[in-house]
Amino acid sequence: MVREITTSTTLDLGKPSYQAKERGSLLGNGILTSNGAYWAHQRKIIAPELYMEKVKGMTRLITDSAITLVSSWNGLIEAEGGVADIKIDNYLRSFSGDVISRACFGSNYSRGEEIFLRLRALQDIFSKKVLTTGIPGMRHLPTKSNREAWALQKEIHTLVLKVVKERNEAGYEKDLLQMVLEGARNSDLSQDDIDRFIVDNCKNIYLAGYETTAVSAIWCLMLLASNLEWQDRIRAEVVQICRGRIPDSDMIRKMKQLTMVINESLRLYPPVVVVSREALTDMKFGNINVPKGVNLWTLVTTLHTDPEIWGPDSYKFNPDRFANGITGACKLPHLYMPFGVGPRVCLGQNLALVELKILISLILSNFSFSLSPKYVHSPALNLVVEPGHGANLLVKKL
Ligand code: HEM
Repeated sequence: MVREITTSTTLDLGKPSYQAKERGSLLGNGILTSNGAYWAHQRKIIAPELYMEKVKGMTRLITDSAITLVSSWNGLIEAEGGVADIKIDNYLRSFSGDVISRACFGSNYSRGEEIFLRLRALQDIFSKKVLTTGIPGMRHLPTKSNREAWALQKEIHTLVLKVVKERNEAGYEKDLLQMVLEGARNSDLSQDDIDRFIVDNCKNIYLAGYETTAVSAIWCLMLLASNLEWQDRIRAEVVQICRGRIPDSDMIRKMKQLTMVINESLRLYPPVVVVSREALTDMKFGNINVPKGVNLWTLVTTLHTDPEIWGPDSYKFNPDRFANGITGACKLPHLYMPFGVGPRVCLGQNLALVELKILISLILSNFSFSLSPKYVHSPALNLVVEPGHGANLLVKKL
């Protein structure tokens, strides 16, 4: 998720420059793309809802979504007579989409899924365009894909506002949507801008948290499928901690080796490969003069695999390097940045890590798995880095 280049640097609250936004934009003016006071306002509203204490309260909804995935894999294995060759990608996307729908929309989550289905279609259109179209003004032309994108944008806008209306009639609920609603009402925006604020932030939270978490889980399972010794090690840890129970937040806190594997997987395959910053004024960066408006890109994969930082085995899967945490793993810990860095660091990292731990521990306590002969290793950069041909695993019930 490369932050879009924005022109809005010093927005006053109450006067967001929506008119400056182009109608083809995927993200609108939500937290991912805004700057200045307007961004700070959004971050203040959304951040507390994703603190660890709040995420602990989501454990149940995460386990419910993970159990749905485990049940569907059980069904496939039964139908295949003991071992199933499963293309895992869509199952993990459904899992992460389900979690984020429930976290955002509470009891309206099935309506959330309708919205997210359209967002996914919109994201597909944009991922095909994002690194290929550099022709100025192209996004304003009524091409087939632009027209599809505009229609989807309109449907998403209408559907989100429908949920908001239902919510207003049904009463209070404590979920992310509610916080965004209250945040919008507590500012002095016009009704139109309130609507845009709500729609844009629902879109942003979903787009920030859906694909990233699903792809992290896919890479992690792929690495465990090709490193069976580690798969056995973590399964032993999970079995010993859970003792047949569904994992809860206390249990996952104790899963040290699973944390090491997730850290290592996010090091080798960070879904977001570029962390970008726009210079808001003319500035000097080392010896380089950076004019206002220029975007600086940090290449995360390059930092994560530099032998100078990680040692000579920097390209190898070696979770033991994280045995003493991130500071023990590399010379310059601030250069490990799967969730970005500084004041704009990912707000959803607690949620993402809890999701990954619950899902992977449930998969490990139900199945053993190895790479399928169908798997072709081909990381591809779309909006995030994902397996270019999907990930097939041979999965067996334990
Ligand atoms: C493993 C999964 C995830 C990864 C790898 C990831 C990675 C990132 C990265 C690299 C950034 C940019 C940070 C920067 O520029 O310094 C970011 C921003 C953000 N992420 Fe995540 N993310 C993940 C999951 C989530 C989830 C589950 C949510 C929410 C439900 C979320 C919400 C956000 C938000 C709101 C921002 C924008 C923060 C701001 O600009 O103030 N992320 N994420």
